[in-house]
Amino acid sequence: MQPSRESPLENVLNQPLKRPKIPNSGRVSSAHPYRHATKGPLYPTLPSPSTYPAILDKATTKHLQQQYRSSTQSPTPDASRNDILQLSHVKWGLDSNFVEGLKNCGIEVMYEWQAECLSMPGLLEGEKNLVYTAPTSAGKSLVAEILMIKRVMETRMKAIVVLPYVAIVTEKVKFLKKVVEGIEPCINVTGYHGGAKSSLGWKDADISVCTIEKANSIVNAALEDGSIGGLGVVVFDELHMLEDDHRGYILEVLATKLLCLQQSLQMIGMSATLSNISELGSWLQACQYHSTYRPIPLQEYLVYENEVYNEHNQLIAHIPPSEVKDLKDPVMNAIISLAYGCVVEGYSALVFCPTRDMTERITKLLGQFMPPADEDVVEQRREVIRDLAASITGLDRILGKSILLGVAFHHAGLTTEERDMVAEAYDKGLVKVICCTPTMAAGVNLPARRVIIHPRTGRTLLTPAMLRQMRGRAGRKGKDTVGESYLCCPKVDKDAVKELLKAPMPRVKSSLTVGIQRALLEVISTRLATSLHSLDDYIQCTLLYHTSEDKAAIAALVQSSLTSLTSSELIREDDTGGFEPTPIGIATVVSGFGPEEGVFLHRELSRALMAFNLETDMHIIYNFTPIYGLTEVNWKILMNEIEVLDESGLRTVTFVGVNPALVNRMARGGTLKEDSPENVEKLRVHRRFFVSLMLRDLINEIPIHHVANKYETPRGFVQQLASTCKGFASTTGTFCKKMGWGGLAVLLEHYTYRLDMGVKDDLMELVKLPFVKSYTARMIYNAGLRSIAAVAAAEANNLILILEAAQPQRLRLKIEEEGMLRKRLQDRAERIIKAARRLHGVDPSTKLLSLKHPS
Ligand SMILES: Nc1ncnc2c1ncn2[C@@H]1O[C@H](COP(=O)(O)OP(=O)(O)OP(=O)(O)O)[C@@H](O)[C@H]1O
Repeated sequence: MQPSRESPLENVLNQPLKRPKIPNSGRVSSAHPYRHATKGPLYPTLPSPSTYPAILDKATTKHLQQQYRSSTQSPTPDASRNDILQLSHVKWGLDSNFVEGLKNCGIEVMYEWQAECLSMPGLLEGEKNLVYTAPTSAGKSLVAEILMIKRVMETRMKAIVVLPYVAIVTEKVKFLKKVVEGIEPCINVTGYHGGAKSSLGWKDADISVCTIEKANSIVNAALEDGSIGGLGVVVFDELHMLEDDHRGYILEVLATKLLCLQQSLQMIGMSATLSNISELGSWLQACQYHSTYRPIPLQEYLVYENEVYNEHNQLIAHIPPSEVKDLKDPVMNAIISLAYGCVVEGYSALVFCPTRDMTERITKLLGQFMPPADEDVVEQRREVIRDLAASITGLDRILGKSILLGVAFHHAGLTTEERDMVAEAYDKGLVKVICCTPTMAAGVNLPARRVIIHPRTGRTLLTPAMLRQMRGRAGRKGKDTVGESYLCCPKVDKDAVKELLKAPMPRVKSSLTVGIQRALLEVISTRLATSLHSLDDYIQCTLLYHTSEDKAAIAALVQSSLTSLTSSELIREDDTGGFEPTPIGIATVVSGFGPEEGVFLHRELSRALMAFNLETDMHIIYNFTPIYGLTEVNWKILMNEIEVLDESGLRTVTFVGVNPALVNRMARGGTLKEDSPENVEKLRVHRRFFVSLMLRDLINEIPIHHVANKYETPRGFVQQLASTCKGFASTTGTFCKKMGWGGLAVLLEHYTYRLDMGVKDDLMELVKLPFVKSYTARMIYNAGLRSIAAVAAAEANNLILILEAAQPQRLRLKIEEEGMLRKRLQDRAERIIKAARRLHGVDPSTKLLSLKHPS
């Protein structure tokens, strides 16, 4: 049965715009929530010192106004004053098309610090590495981009840009493509991350923009096949990620491998939060540069108990308390007041919240107070809502309602598509406030005049580096001309937050101790170092070795890691007393897994090879369910699902090692501690099986939001699962091929495609057509056009009707829009039929049947 679609869109679009709730509103005619509470200014916020409430004495006000004026004077360099800042200056030796590309992105002249940094000896020649730090939004990327693109153009060697998050990879690819647009011969920029599908291998791309893991895999593969010699420059953006608990060691493993290469390779690392630049610079054998320049200075404030303090700890304003019940809490009152004040001044704000739940709560609350917008803005917001409704997950009710009012939330519970749409609407000024979790802080370039920060992430206090990244989102050059940051804390946190504000940036430390086995396995497997002597040399190139006092402890760690890798059969001793990789070791490294993952996967796949259940999809789906990033099991749901499995399903349960008795026990409140390797593995198998049930449903065309509801899991996780799963299936395919398990690899490839399309076997043919995704394919199939041949012979009118029926927003469009929609569908129908004819071997130019739209 076809699952029904939820369509709250109609309700959302048709509802009258809700105006603020005003308590005791009998006497208050304005929509403003605070007016009744104070005789002060209409806006209880601080858009600029000149509009501060008159609680300040004249002298302080004058002082603040002067301070404000001097901080907002445009600091953009005046090129006429200094020729050398011109990008076209002969000193930089930049191609005119490159200069033009930068101009198209709003960059015409360098800042002085950028020019000074680039002038350090050996940099423009590609002879020296560089580590540098400058405040957020200081324009760090330009320095790296000039060095990288210049080198790619001059040497035709390849470049890799390493970034921490997928969203920044996507943004960077877009930016770089625009910059290199006019360059001849053309420079190919390609993005690589877990879920991305790219037809280009890194050898075909001139600039590969990658997540940390992808960059490491690319370098491993290039070491293995000998193509590493073509790599000329590597940029590490957000270098402070080195100390990330989960992924930092991969960055260190990658950089250390590159340091060991005997080739001319320029490494460039930067971050806004590096305090030990000299330590990192000497590790990377790089010249170092430190700037404190920020083109748009930040005004920073601390708010508690409705009082606003400036960075000198002077009380500068008072936010009137509110009578609104939800705003009794001073933190909430401050957040809403400040966001509201920013919007009524015509600017945009970001609100950083500690939890996902809080982002939604503040969004809902703020929505009640948003000022009315012009009708054309409201109409454009409706358009965004329609796009969201047409996405595979359908429309989130809170998001739909709040976007109409100009507010939205943004957290990992949303799908990537939803997050992109929200960010785009904000960038265009349609959404004026985004309430987000701290994940939005890294690297994004959005127009925020004001960032409003709650000082916690989850239950813990922000770190100084996180706080700096969040503040750094305000006042970005090219996006806004002023930046303000307000840290709003409860009174109990006041002292801790004051300490946080004073705290120096901590030293960026190595986190390699957790990943030393992986580091050793990778160099042995790629044969970068195999003898004890060369392994020793390699370890000496790590940041860990470079910064540790206790070298003996490192030697002991290396020794125990080699023993552990040997007993896991990932490496073995060779005849010379050194080490060589085993097939499992090679398969693990080539497919980008860590040692422990490789061993687990090998055990799981070996078991599957001995007893594989192909009666249904269940067993194969289990085998391409990722082994990392799994959710906790909801044992009750798992128990219920196992209860309704048929015999073949139950056989799969046994084959994969799921124990129904254990599941029942856990569902009734039992416990299973991860206190032994057996229990750890047991839990992992059950988690994997639980997640594989979600994937089974996705493959069976159940929409993402239904799957999320059924397993009580955030939608974002389910969508993320579909994309990580594609990446995982393809890397597992590589693992199988390396192990010589070709049959299993073929099966995985087939299912990767099905998962990609989100369809059952019967639709595999139809989804090859343009514009035909799972839901539309099912509609076409159900209407009797079950093959490409049938579509090739179809009447265009019939297909238009089917496409129309497949539009989720069809019924809600206004009459004149329907005219536009039909035109679009007519065009699509034509293109689908032409494509079907081409695929079926019929002349696509044959006249299409009755294209006049049916009345
Ligand atoms: N010389 C320049 N002239 C004008 N705009 C510039 C210049 N250099 C950089 N910019 C612009 O400033 C903005 C911020 O630059 P960038 O993203 O490089 O900041 P960043 O230092 O990397 O900050 P963060 O650490 O927060 O990511 C971008 O929009 C960029 O295009």
